[in-house]
Amino acid sequence: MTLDLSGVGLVHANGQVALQDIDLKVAPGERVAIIGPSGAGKTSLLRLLATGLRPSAGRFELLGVEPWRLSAAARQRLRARIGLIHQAPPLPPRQRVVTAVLAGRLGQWSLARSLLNLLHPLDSAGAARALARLDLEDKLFERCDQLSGGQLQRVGIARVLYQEPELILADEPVSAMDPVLAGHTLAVLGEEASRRGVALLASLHAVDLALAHFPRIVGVRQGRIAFDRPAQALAQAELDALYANEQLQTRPGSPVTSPQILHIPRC
Ligand SMILES: Nc1ncnc2c1ncn2[C@@H]1O[C@H](COP(=O)(O)OP(=O)(O)OP(=O)(O)O)[C@@H](O)[C@H]1O
Repeated sequence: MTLDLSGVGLVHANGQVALQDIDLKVAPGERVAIIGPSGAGKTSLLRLLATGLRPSAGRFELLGVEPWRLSAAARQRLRARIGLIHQAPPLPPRQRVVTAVLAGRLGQWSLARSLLNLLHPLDSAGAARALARLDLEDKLFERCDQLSGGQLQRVGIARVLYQEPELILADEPVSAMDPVLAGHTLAVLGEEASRRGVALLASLHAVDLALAHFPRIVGVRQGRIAFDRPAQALAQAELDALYANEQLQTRPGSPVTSPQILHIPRC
């Protein structure tokens, strides 16, 4: 199993309970979308899976090992095997796109090679190939602070394509892209995961994109898994219940006056 969680809980440092009783198994090559309303715990779950946050309860296995039983150095080596795609990639503004993409392999390179790469990009052709898959090769030598939000997201994704990790975790990877580009980018990510037989988990707000690009859908609500189903088997009622917003329905003066739950369109 790429991921194996049983009874996992997460409490943030301020005492906020973010995840409870999470049971989740993901095999190599599986493509899983994580959906759910704002504040449900999607980002917390992805950060936990990436070992950025330590579970407060339960058992968590990643790539065949229990990360929190490893030494800090071994956990750092484990992290280098995971590709993490952020909604807003934390790239230094003055960095060139080529350097940002090549940084995907820093965890695999020696210190000397990494330093040399900062002075002079060691594999511009490899970075260009990763960018070309996302229709962004013309930005190879641009500075990151000269890109749009959607272009920056694609640089973050190109970096992970270049990294060739054993697991891809993506937090709202296409939120700043137009629908056509978002669909294309998710298709590229899906192809990459299938071709290399690695698991891909992505949180998405766009339910139609989740259903179109991911065979398995995990719905998260109030820190718990509400459902975990093949996309084909998901009922509209389950989606409606996932996104039902009691606060909006009961707040005085809210435009949502009907007691009915929100209707989420399916593609
Ligand atoms: N660093 C943090 N410290 C304290 N509480 C946090 C932290 N990050 C998230 N939370 C809380 O944990 C809960 C889950 O938040 P999370 O960001 O995981 O939700 P989400 O489903 O990703 O939301 P969104 O779709 O709005 O991004 C929320 O109640 C949030 O306020």
